[in-house]
Amino acid sequence: MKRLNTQLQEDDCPLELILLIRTLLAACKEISFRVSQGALAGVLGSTLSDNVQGERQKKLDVISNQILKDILSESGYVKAVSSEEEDKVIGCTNDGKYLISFDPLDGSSNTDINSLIGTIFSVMHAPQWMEPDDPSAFLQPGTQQVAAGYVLYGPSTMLAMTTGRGTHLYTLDKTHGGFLLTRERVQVPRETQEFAINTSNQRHWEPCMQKYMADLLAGDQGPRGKNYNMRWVAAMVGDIHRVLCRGGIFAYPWDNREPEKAGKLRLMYEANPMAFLMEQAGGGASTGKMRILEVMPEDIHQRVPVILGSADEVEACLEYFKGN
Ligand SMILES: O=P(O)(O)OC[C@H]1O[C@](O)(COP(=O)(O)O)[C@@H](O)[C@@H]1O
Ligand SMILES: [Mg+2]
Ligand SMILES: [Mg+2]
Repeated sequence: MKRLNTQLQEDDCPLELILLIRTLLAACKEISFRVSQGALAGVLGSTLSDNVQGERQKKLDVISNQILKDILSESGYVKAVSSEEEDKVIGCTNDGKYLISFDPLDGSSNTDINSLIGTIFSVMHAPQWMEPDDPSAFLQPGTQQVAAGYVLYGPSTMLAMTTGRGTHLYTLDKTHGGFLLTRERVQVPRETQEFAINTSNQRHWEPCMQKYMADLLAGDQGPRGKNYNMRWVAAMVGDIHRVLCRGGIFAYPWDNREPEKAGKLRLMYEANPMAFLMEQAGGGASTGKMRILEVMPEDIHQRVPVILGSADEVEACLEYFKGN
């Protein structure tokens, strides 16, 4: 099986970016180990503090964030990092070439039930003019990402990554610690009969989203003319992995529980990297109004509604948003 390095070289990835990715993955392997130790290492459960989003932090959120921060800031390749668990941007190496945004542990409420979780990352070039702790340099649209992906801590530890030459899946071989290519150039089927949306929020959605869901639920008796199945891992990383593997539509739309928030998921370290992976695999990625990758960020913790997955199903969903 092909090694990660070989695939990156074949995809003409610059040496410095390869070295950065390897450093990032060293951190993820450490997280994978900590996660797998679970209750044995006393890492389950919550801390007593909240993050900048007002969410109670799990112990593993804090541990994963610290591992990534430490390894990346000492690597020499990174000018600054931005994390879900950090209020502000953290300056690293002045002449570092890259900026990294990450969600250290996505789906962390799953830690306590031994279910799917993962690390999501997005890499961009660092502008030369920037001071290492300047957040404005991060405010580039997702089209500027040079690499993005996630590491999924499941029955196998898997990496999904793109550097703009397709989306590849790798599996961590724990016997020697390397990521091996196990699926090259993923192609998400254009059509699907499977959706992933937290339907308990249905009554809070915009009417167009409610109508779309009602039509899916009507099955072969409704306007879509086919029956749908539903899956919800409650970790975006797990749901997107399933969509990349066998198709589907994943959505976290705006809802009026907290109407001032544009959505639940965060643009820089959840929506953008997943949108890059999805588009590189032939899928769609929209906010309902525009392509996710073209959203111009105004804040490093900005939220955004997301609709991702099988291209024809995303298109069908977007029809309901027209004229909205
Ligand atoms: O509480 P809900 O509606 O099931 O939300 C689940 C969503 O929230 C998230 O867990 C947010 O991510 P974090 O765990 O990184 O905060 C997504 O991964 C997931 O899709
Ligand atoms: Mg998350
Ligand atoms: Mg998280």
